[in-house]
Amino acid sequence: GEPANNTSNTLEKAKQQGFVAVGFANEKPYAYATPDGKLTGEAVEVARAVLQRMGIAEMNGVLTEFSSLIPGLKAERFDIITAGMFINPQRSKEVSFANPEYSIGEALAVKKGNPQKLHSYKDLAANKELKVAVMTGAIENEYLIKSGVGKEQIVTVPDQPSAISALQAGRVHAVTMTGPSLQANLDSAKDAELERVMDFTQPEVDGSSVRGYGAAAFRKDDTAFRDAFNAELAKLKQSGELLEILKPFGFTEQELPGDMTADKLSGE
Ligand SMILES: CC1=N[C@H](C(=O)O)[C@@H](O)CN1
Repeated sequence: GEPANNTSNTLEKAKQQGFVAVGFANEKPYAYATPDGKLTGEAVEVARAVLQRMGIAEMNGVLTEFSSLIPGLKAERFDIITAGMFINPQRSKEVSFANPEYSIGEALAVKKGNPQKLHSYKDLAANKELKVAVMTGAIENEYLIKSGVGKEQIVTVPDQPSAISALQAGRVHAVTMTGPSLQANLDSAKDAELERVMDFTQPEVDGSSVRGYGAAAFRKDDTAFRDAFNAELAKLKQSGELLEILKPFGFTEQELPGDMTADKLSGE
């Protein structure tokens, strides 16, 4: 971890006030607002359970684009990112991740019948005429580049519904995001002209199949907050409560984070 820096009182302030502001990007099933305005999702409910055990009863959601989550945290627009963001070395230079709360794979959607016969990122790389839509700031950008997909093949969009729209309009041949998000977006699009590629091969980076591990993220000087969060999260893992929190959002035992840690994923 980072050297402790005790100049921050974010944790004490949150405890005193009984609430904390959290950043989210409206990505179902990780963190989203329901039609009646309630903040929920896998990452939100894990954080809610952890924070309540820490004596912080309420979370106020601050909606922002995915690519603005890290800048927004650093600018103190909110104090925790609860968006299921994957831990990686690059992001870990900017924020302090809690330990992972779930793990997940990637998915691809195409036009009905899969006209280009796309089953992997490598299939996209093999034909430079093909275009794929990805959310700005999302990890899939990196996976695509590492799979040999050209920068000019990647159409970045501000959010996932815009990626689906690009596919519907024929501006791209495919869209990619994590499996649960892709499913949620297809379910809400209700478009029989689109389909999820069921026989999709997970991308490989450095010779091994990638798997994303999502976690809450804190500012670098909020190590005490992060450590206290980790302590309660560990108890939820130990007791099996974590899985119970994840289940309503479609996650199973397969998606538990196991003994993976933020340190391992940060390249430390
Ligand atoms: C939950 C999530 N994970 C990936 C990421 O962290 O970049 C992206 O797929 C965006 N959303």
